[in-house]
Amino acid sequence: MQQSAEASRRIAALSAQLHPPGLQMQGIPPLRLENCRAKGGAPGFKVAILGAAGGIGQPLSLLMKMNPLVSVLHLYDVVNSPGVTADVSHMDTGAVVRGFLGAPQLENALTGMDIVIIPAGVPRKPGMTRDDLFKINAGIVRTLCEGVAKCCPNAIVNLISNPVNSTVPIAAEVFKKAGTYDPKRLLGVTTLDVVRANTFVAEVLGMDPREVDVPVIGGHSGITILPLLSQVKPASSFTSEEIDYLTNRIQNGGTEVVEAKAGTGSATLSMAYAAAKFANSCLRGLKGDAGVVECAFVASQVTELPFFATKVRLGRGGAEEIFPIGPLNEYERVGLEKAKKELAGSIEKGVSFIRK
Ligand SMILES: NC(=O)C1=CN([C@@H]2O[C@H](COP(=O)(O)OP(=O)(O)OC[C@H]3O[C@@H](n4cnc5c(N)ncnc54)[C@H](O)[C@@H]3O)[C@@H](O)[C@H]2O)C=CC1
Ligand SMILES: O=C([O-])CC(=O)C(=O)O
Repeated sequence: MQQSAEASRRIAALSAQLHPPGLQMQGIPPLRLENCRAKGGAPGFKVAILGAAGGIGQPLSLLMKMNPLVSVLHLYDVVNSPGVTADVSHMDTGAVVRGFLGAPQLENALTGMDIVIIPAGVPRKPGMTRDDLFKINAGIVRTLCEGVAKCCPNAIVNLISNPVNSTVPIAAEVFKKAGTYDPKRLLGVTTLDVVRANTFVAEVLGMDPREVDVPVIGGHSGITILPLLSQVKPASSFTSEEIDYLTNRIQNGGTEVVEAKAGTGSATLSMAYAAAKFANSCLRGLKGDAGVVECAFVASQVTELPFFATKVRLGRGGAEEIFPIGPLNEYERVGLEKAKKELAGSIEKGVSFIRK
């Protein structure tokens, strides 16, 4: 039977996946596609991780491979993605894993994706601020988001690369330029701040962290990270000493890890956990689950700033509802004013990186 050029191309691509380079090097003979009984992956969503070979990317790839809502997992990096892909692909979970290496393969990595998670970029060393990463990471985020605009303009983007307060505005400008911007589908990941806040507050209250819910608003660096201890669930009261301790510990959680790692990087394992938790909520929203709520740094009208982190409701279209800040006490009102001042500069820096 005569095959169309397109069918031949697809069979060649699938055969290459069934016979990855690692096997070829060992001299293991290829499995002929027509003899393969595999029916393909489980039903679900297609997820790409950009920066999949990094400190966050590797454990995040593992966790996403374990997510039953994921049918296809694309792992992209500029180094080492074939190794990570071969490794993760041996897990006997439903998602089909494919690896992509280097800029020429970015478009294939992105085509058809429902969610794109971006932990690509350099991490901090002791003594650096997240803003010190702007020089390198701004360009990385720009390039990757240009790829998203071209190849999967309807995907939901979970942006992890720091400084989040500036990289999210950069991504928005890239999408605006490309004519694909939908503010509901661009989400800066601040889940680690909430994860830390739940942990530290639970410690002080002597509770199980899974039973504690601390809203964290503002942004993702230093004083822009604003935990709302007056809104903790279950309702709890804190001494002023506890409030100072908890606010400082949550705002400086990232620095605590950077210093403990002493030059070898920043939070990777807790971040992979937080990113997987957030992506799972995005997937549940896409699936149509009701009442899925997370904090995220998004385009917002809850303050005078164009971007701000608050609780959002995740649905089929991304952040479908943005919740207001709610009532604040005096301590939080002062914190909010300081946070907004710093955030304004970081947002402007991101916007002008693209508009310049
Ligand atoms: N939003 C948040 O809460 C958090 C954000 N981060 C940020 O996440 C980023 C990554 O951190 P780590 O994984 O620890 O760093 P890492 O250096 O271990 O990994 C980064 C990966 O990105 C890859 N990469 C670099 N340029 C790329 C490009 N153009 N395309 C695709 N991949 C590229 C590298 O090859 C590397 O594998 C950093 O910017 C860090 O500050 C870290 C922790 C928490
Ligand atoms: O502190 C850093 O550089 C990494 C980060 O964003 C965090 O751990 O919250």
